[in-house]
Amino acid sequence: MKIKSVRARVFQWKGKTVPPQGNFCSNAMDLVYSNTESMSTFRFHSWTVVEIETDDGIVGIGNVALAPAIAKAIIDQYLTPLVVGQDPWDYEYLWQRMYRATHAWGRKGVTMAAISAIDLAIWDILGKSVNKPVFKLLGGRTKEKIPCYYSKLYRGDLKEMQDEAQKFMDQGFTAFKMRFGYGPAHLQHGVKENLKSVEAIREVIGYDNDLMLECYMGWNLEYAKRMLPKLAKYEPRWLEEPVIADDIDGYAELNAMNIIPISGGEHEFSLYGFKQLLDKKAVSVVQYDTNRVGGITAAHKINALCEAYSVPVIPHAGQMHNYHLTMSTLASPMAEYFPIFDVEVGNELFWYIFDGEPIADNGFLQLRDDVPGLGLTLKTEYLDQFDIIE
Ligand SMILES: O=C(O)C(=O)C[C@@H](O)CO
Ligand SMILES: [Mg+2]
Repeated sequence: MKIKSVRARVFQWKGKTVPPQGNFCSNAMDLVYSNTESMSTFRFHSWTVVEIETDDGIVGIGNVALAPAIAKAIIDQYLTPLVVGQDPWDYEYLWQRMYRATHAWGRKGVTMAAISAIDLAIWDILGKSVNKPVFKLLGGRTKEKIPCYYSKLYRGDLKEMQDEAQKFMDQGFTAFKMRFGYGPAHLQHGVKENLKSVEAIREVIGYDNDLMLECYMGWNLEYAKRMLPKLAKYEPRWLEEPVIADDIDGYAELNAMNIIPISGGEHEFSLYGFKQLLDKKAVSVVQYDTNRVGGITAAHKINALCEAYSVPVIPHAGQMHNYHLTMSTLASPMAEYFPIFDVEVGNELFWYIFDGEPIADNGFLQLRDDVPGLGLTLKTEYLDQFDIIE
């Protein structure tokens, strides 16, 4: 079997969107002087879909959501020539070809996301070619079903956040991730608002359910050090990305305080990046995203590393490409789950592009044993709501 062609298309959403609301999520731009754009940097309204076809007619599907137009250009100009004509079963060789050919300017960020998309499509082909779901090629089923946590609760009106938490608790979720709206730039007022929001959610979900807290890199070390003791009484399962992804020593310092487990990794890349995080004990929960970290070829190796370090892997974003990794390793106890909503931040956009994503049932996800590959197809229902760039 040989790879015949690679097609990368950007799906740019042009349909209805829910407008941004106030300080809905702290983020790295919050700390930049004279920043009026902070919240508008925080949108993911396009996606790159990669289809790889083999000479025997199998089509594998991959995707990348980081800087989709740039990812497409990297795939078209640099990666496609490296994989066309090659055997997809040589996936490690192909991964190294892509990684090393782009190494001088790639390594992390959008280049690795582009490599991930190709790798995902390759694994989809492998599963389809032997009529097995991808998780069966990675170690098989380690769980009857996958526990997942509800991930939305953007900062808005507190009563509305409470209603949202209640609604999804009623649907059987037992773990919830909420977003902070405020950081150092908002001074003591922001500290109070942040604490109020955690208190409001705990009021609804109680202490028998898990609560995770998301900073999305919007804090700094000094602020995070002040916040940790104040948040401890709310017993969060973790505090996520308190500082920017490059401040690995900052993560390590916060994690060493042993007040709240620190999580991160959704903006880290490759086996080497995660070895560094683990060696420095920077995170207590690893959150790679398979469509950024280097695809399944890289994520599978990182799972093994995390198993050896006894650090749980709870991948960023959920989605099918991550669920196959979670299903196939004991290192991964749980998945994230972005619920189906109108298009807002864009975390929900994949529901409008793909069919086949599992829907949470009572806080659990199931992968089917009888669907080969990754199990996704392209949805036709919303095609007229996208500009599609070839
Ligand atoms: O789900 C997460 O962990 C993210 O960081 C998503 C991002 O949109 C921030 O909420
Ligand atoms: Mg996150």
